[in-house]
Amino acid sequence: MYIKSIMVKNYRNYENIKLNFDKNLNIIIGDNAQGKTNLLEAVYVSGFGKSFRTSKDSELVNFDKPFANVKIEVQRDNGRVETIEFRINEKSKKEFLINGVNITRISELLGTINIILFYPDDLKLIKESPVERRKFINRELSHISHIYCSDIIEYNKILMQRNELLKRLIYKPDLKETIDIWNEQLADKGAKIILRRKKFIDDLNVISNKIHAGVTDQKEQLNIQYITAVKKLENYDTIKSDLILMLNKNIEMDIKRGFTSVGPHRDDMEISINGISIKSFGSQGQQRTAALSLKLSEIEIIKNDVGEYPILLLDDVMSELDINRQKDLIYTLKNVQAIITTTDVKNLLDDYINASKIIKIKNGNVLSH
Ligand SMILES: Nc1ncnc2c1ncn2[C@@H]1O[C@H](COP(=O)(O)OP(=O)(O)OP(=O)(O)O)[C@@H](O)[C@H]1O
Repeated sequence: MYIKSIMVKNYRNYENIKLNFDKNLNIIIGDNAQGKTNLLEAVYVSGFGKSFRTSKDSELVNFDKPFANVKIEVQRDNGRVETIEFRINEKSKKEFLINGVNITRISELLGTINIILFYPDDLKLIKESPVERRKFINRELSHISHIYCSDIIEYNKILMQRNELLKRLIYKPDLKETIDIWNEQLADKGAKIILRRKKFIDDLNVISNKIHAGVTDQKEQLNIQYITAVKKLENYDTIKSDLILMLNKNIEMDIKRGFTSVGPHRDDMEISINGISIKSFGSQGQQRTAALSLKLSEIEIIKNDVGEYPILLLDDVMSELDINRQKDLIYTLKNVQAIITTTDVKNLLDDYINASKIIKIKNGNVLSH
């Protein structure tokens, strides 16, 4: 699958442009603040229904215009061409059309095109707290599994209700009997989530290890391990009973603290290179490459899951990789459409430039492509 073309009207700093993409490499060049990320964002919104930079749709409409409109044409592997279009009207209401037909729910849009974005913020995945890594796991798994997505929503609801009850138990100890109901429900959803995460992280480990070795010329061994308090990870039943056991064991402490101290909402991922934790000891370049390897692994995971390669959006990351890492990356990208932004091609390998469609952007206008 690849994006053939995009039409952008009154979106961010664009007034009216239409451009065609190459089915493989596309490089968007422009100085700072010219609209490179805005263009990637327009593609992203077409796939996910929302921006990765803001939750306010009104910000996506050009300051001087009443509405915005973006339309992309997608070429499928089976030869069919499909269109995805969104409009944001005067009241900041957003609507989506697939092949010209209005959809009523964003969930109908998800999966129409699969996109992987690599954005400078993704370094958080390596550097920051477990929350970022859980967000990554949840986001990736939600893209490939609707069931996982609804299990997470349900789990969080039950967790909130259990936490409410824990807070009330201080004043109303007789309510303690009711906690078993919440433990049972939490452990049921929790076990499903943990089981799915375990498989995802095992797959991610194998694939990202291979990709990372490739991108680092076999010098670095990337390893990803699932960190969870559950010890018996064999199957749904073992995980569920382990969770119930721990929930019961920690009950007094949980009542004192007013929250649930065990479950998938506390899980993490340990990322190491050559056996050393990259969060604490990795160089900036190693952290960046590791984050990129994780993202690139999704290419294979999505391909295995949905049968088509996703589209890769790389925002401002190439120039920060040394020439050897860039060289290895180009081979990893051979099967996918990549749209890459950069301020300058002089840091880019000639192989990239020669194999790419170059799109020059200035002040929301396409100078040449
Ligand atoms: N709603 C909007 N209407 C008009 N202009 C906007 C709107 N939102 C953002 N902009 C403008 O878009 C520009 C930023 O574009 P973008 O983030 O795509 O830059 P970029 O080319 O990726 O730059 P960098 O290389 O610095 O990341 C800014 O000048 C900003 O003022």
